[in-house]
Amino acid sequence: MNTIQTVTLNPAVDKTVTVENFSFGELNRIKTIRTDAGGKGINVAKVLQRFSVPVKALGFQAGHEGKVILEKLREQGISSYLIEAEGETRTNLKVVDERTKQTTELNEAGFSPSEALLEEFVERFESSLSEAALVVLGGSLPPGTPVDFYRRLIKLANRKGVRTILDADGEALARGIEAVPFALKPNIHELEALFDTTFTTDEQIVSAAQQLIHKGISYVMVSMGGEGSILVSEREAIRAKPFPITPLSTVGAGDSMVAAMAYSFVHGKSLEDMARWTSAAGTVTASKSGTEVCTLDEVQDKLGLVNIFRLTIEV
Ligand SMILES: Nc1ncnc2c1ncn2[C@@H]1O[C@H](COP(=O)(O)OP(=O)(O)OP(=O)(O)O)[C@@H](O)[C@H]1O
Ligand SMILES: O=P(O)(O)OC[C@@]1(O)O[C@H](CO)[C@@H](O)[C@@H]1O
Repeated sequence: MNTIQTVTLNPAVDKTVTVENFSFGELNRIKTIRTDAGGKGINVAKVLQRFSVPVKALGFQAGHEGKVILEKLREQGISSYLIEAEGETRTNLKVVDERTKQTTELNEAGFSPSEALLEEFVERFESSLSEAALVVLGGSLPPGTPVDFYRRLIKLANRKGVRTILDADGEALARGIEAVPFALKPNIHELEALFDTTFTTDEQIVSAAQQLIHKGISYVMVSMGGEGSILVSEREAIRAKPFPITPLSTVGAGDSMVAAMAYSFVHGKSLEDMARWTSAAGTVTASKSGTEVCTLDEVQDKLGLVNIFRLTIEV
């Protein structure tokens, strides 16, 4: 079986701290600390490894924290090819309020890979496409990276007939869409920013997803935190409502959905099954601390608890 390749150009060490009752502008005492290898593509690779899917994490790393990430990936048996850049890998601080169960994220900008390293990455990416079943591109671009970088990578994958899933925001997302990825996973805020509007109904979200599908994208999955998700293809739209959990940290929940989406594609699942798998994966991860992700057993166990509704679609 060919591998699923994930691209994380701007990885991070995620430092998750819990506080009892976060007070803005006051002294907050930290109760617990944990660190995980993070960055969207890396989180997707962590889930796929747990799902026993052959996966390789591509991207960059830098400095001492880059070594920490490599070591954590090695411990989890995840194969990686992270080119070493100058500078230091960012540490992203995630503050979990135990009272409200809310997670506040403070993400650093990260190192800047040189133009030569970006070209080295493109070459490596292109040559690895021959053994790729699918490519997942996720997260912010490191400072100084051309905003059309995802667009360039998606074009290369399309030329070789390799399917891509894009999970980015802002300009990188907008430009990436121009290359027509196979699938997109925006969260509701990213979708609203893309359309420069606020959505108040499921119908409006489906209609926005359909506009993307009319550009040639095959699947659009919109995640909405505790409200669940909407999965849209050319002919179907499915709403998934998550089962109740006590969220411990929602970081990586969206990435777990992306991993389950990739898993569903390579296993040829129906849209309804994909909606169950992606929702269960995101929800299980949201019930775990730090950037810890779901396992295959946990997800399989919860599939039946996901509420699925069909939404009408104008074909
Ligand atoms: N509070 C919650 N209760 C139940 N499920 C949740 C909750 N928060 C998130 N989830 C699950 O996780 C999925 C993804 O959440 P969300 O929309 O926050 O992703 P995201 O913004 O892409 O996250 P990230 O970028 O941190 O990975 C949701 O569709 C839902 O299934
Ligand atoms: O700053 P970006 O690249 O947009 O997002 C990075 C990040 O918040 O995304 C992951 C969760 O999805 C975390 O592991 C990581 O810290």
